[in-house]
Order: sequence, then C-alpha cells, then structure tokens
Amino acid sequence: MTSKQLTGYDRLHNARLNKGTAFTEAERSAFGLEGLLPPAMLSLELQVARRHDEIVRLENDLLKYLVLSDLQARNETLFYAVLRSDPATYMPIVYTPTVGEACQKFGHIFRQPRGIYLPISARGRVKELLSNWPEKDVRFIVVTDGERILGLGDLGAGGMGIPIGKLALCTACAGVPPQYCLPVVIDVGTNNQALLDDPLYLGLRQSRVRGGEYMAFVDEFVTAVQQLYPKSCIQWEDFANINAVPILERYRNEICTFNDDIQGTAGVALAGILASLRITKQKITDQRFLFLGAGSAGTGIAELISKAMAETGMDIHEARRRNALFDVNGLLVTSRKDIADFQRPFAQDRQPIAKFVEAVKALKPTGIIGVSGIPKLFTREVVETMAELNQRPIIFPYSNPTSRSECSAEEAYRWSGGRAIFASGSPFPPVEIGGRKFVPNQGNNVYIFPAMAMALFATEAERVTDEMFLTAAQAIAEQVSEDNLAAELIYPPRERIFATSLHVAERVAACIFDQGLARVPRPADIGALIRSCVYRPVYPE
Ligand SMILES: NC(=O)C1=CN([C@@H]2O[C@H](COP(=O)(O)OP(=O)(O)OC[C@H]3O[C@@H](n4cnc5c(N)ncnc54)[C@H](OP(=O)(O)O)[C@@H]3O)[C@@H](O)[C@H]2O)C=CC1
Ligand SMILES: CC(=O)C(=O)O
Ligand SMILES: [Mg+2]
Repeated sequence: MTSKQLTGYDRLHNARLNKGTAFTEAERSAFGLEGLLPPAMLSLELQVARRHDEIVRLENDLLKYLVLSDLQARNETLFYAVLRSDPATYMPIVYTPTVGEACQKFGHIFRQPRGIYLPISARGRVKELLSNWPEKDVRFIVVTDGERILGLGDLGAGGMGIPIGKLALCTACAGVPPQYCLPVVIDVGTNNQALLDDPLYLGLRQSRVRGGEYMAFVDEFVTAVQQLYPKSCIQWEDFANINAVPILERYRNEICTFNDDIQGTAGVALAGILASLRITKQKITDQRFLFLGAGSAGTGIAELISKAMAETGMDIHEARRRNALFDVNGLLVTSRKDIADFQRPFAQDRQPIAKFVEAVKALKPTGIIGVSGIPKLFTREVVETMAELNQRPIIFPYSNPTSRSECSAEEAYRWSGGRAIFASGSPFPPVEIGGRKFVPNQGNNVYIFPAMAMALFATEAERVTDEMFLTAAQAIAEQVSEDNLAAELIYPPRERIFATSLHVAERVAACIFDQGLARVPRPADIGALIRSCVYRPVYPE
C-alpha cells in the first residue's frame, strides 16, 4: 500500500508517517484524519516541549525509557526530535545505564516488538525471517546474541534492548536515517537460570548452543544478510569474547563488518588518551597501560593503542608490551597456560602477579583502564598508588552500566587528590571536593559507532579497517578544545555529540575513500556528502 492509499487511522498508527497533533488542517482534511484528533494543532517544537515536561516529572529512569520507547513506536520524527534536542539528558535513558535495566526486565516491560528475532530453532529459514522486515534496503545492522550485555552478563533475548538503543543513537547522534537500520537478536538460548525460570522470559527456553552448530547459524545469518542487503554493514555487539573474537576474524576481510566492543571501544579509549596527553604534555610512546579485564574490550583497546604507538615509529611488539592485561587469574604473563591466542601478544615476560594493586606497583602504568565488568576493583589503594606514581594518573573505569564501574568519579578524584584524568563508560554527575568542581568524562563507544555507521552508509564501504578507528580516535581528540582541556574535559561535550559525530564521519569517510573501499565515487566535498545523507527529524510537508 502506498502512503496515499492509507486511511487517516492507518497514518496515525504508522510511526514513520504520524505527526500526531502536528497534522495541519489541510492534512487532516486530505488524509481523512478529521475527528480522529483533538482540534488544536501543535508545532513540532511544542510537541517536543510537552514530552520534556512529561519525562522530567517521571520518578525513575526506567519509566522515562518506557515513555521514550512508546514514543518511538508511535511517532518516530518526534522521538528523534526529542533525543536531538537534548542528547546529554536522553542518552543515559535510551542507552547506558538505563538500557541495561530495560534488558534485564525485557520480558516484564515488553510492549511493541522492534527488530528481528532469529531463534536457532529457525535454522535453515533465516532468510525467510529476515525477509519479514518491511524495509528492503537495510544498510546498518546491530546484532547481539545477548551473552554479555554491558557488564550484566547473559540476558538472552532481552539483549535486544542493546541493538535498539545503539541504532537509536546512530540516528540521534550521527543522523543515520532510521529506515536503513535493523536491530537483530540471534537467540541461541541462555545460560541464565533466573531467566529460564521466569515465566515472562521471551527467548528460547534452552541452554546456549555452542561450537559448530552456533557458528553455522551465524554463517546462515551473514549469508542471508549479504543476499538481502548487499550494501549493509553488520555491527556485532555484546557477544561473549569466546564468540566475539572468532566472529570478527571470520568475517572482517569478507564483508563490511566490525565489532563495536573490540574496535569501537578501542577508538574511544585512544581518543581519550590522545586528549589526556595534551594535558600531561607527554608522548604516547612514554605511556604504559594496565588493563583490568582481558576480554574483547581490553584486547581491542590494547591493540589500537599499540598501533597508535607503532605509527610513531615504535616497534609493534615493544608497543604491545606497554599494554599489559590483568584478568581474573592475575597478570597475563608468558608462563601462564590459560591464555587465549588473542591475548598472547600482550603477555608480559615476568613473574606472575595475582593482586591488581601489586601489578600496578610492579608495572608503574601511566594509565589504568577497567574493562572487567566487575565493580569497585579500582580500590582506594589502587588509585592512591596510581597517584603516587603519576602527577596526572589516567583512570578509566570503562565498565557499564554505572553499577559495574570499577570506581566512581568521586572515588577517583578524592583518592587521587583531584589529580586523576578520569573517564567512565557510563556517565557520572559532577562532583565537588574541597570547593572544587569536577565534571567527569564519559568514555563510551557512542563517540565512535554512530559516526562510523554514518561514514559507512555515506560511502557504501566494502570493509571496515583498523585505520578507520585510528582516524576516528584522532578526529574525536582534535575536537577537544583548549577550553575543554582547561576544564579537564578529554572528550567533546555530549551536548555537541551530533556535530562531533559528523566531523568524525567526514574524517572516516575520507579514510574509506583513501583506502579505495568506497562503492560511491569520491566527491570534491566529503563533508557535503555526509550532510546530504543526514536524517533530520522534521515533519515532511
Ligand atoms: N565504555 C565503553 O564504551 C565500553 C565498555 N565495555 C565494558 O567493558 C566490560 C567488559 O566487556 P568485554 O571486554 O566485552 O567483556 P569480556 O567478558 O570479553 O571481558 C571481561 C574481562 O574481565 C575479566 N574479569 C572478570 N572478572 C574479573 C576480576 N574479578 N578481576 C579481573 N578481571 C576480571 C575477564 O576474565 P576471564 O575471562 O578470565 O573471566 C575478562 O578478561 C563490560 O562491563 C562492558 O560494559 C565494553 C565495551 C565498550
Ligand atoms: C558500551 C558498550 O558497548 C558496552 O558496554 O558493551
Ligand atoms: Mg557493547
């Protein structure tokens, strides 16, 4: 049915076409809407103000999430106009930390479905299920299997909140048109017994499928996507590292794809470090990092930092030695027998160390990065040791959501005597210590993946490379002004995330053209190309 054949009632219930009380008198008459709406007509600006007013009065963030989620299902333009009007306020609602709670309670708060669910019980029919998606030109897919949702563990099909939230931010923060975006859950079961016992759990009620059967299902998904949406990019999100790493290796040279936890997180961490070095006036090759957590995010960040060090002429092996990893069994050293291949390049040639604080004392890092998903492991002793070793210690507790942060902003500033350069994965409010105000940084891959999505969309890129993430990191860091640095801000303010993302997208798009990976001709003005692709939340006439 074309939009002209729709009844007024259908139009009111089509989120992409609905304007609600903003339908004009002429539209109401032409579309058969008369009598279906109260007579007053509101502008989009007034509708946005009304939503702000409604949301600000709600007593908790999950309710705010639900109001926004209902709005997305009812009136897409207004939803994005609301998000764009105040990203700093709404990002923590549609994204971390609130989206974590929404995933945990997915079955209990479920309303309208969004995205595609691919249960492994439908093996052999993935293409058929994907074909039920109404849009035929999909360009950007965020997919999870729900096994490592933020730092909250296995949430099974409830993980769908993450692809939905990430894609909402691709549109809100970088203007990727929503009609090209598709959230997907690959449901191979869950090992979360509480979910399996919950009558309201909505996913497959079985334990996780592993091994060859799992990978064959992922293969079937990738093949179906290539057949149905040949210009699309697949962003892998929140897989456990036992699957995340092999999946990325399997497809990165075959299709347009990236893993956000490995590569996107690496980009944002490197950006924060590059800006921090403008505060400390040090070189990247003088740095030593110690990671708490040696999984997808830890090894991804360690590798990109190593590449950034190697770009300045340092031997890549020496660079990797400067990025040490620490996991549940202690420091990763060459003598350990439990190290996976993807961790081995960072293993240190020294005696094992079991306690994190002892590793800090022994390795004397200039920065510590928390990607363990376990809260409070950056203890007072750890932060104080970092502050003894460094005039300006870099302290990045990156684990999400807030409840999983390795330390709070207040702890980092207080225990370091106000000297920490701090960034956390989820936002912390400003802190006042001894009359001095600190505005904590948020180091989250939201600075990367929306911009990456826009660059890939605008250029119809064939592949995603590490050079693109190095470029993105530099493009973020260069947007941190001297005034920002004076205020200890190492990322561009979240209020400006849209402008920031367009700049990053332009730089990444240039990299894509330079690498010969674009499927559209190189324009004279790449910024104009990006701007021409941007979705703007305004009602069509
Ligand atoms: N800020 C951001 O933008 C991002 C933040 N993250 C966050 O990073 C965290 C980790 O994600 P990811 O790397 O994908 O997860 P992984 O599961 O791949 O890695 C977690 C790592 O932490 C280790 N670990 C677990 N418990 C401890 C402990 N008590 N002491 C030391 N190490 C421990 C694990 O060791 P072992 O395997 O031996 O158990 C593993 O190496 C999550 O909370 C996620 O939200 C992720 C992506 C982006
Ligand atoms: C931010 C993100 O991707 C994560 O915590 O997994
Ligand atoms: Mg993630």
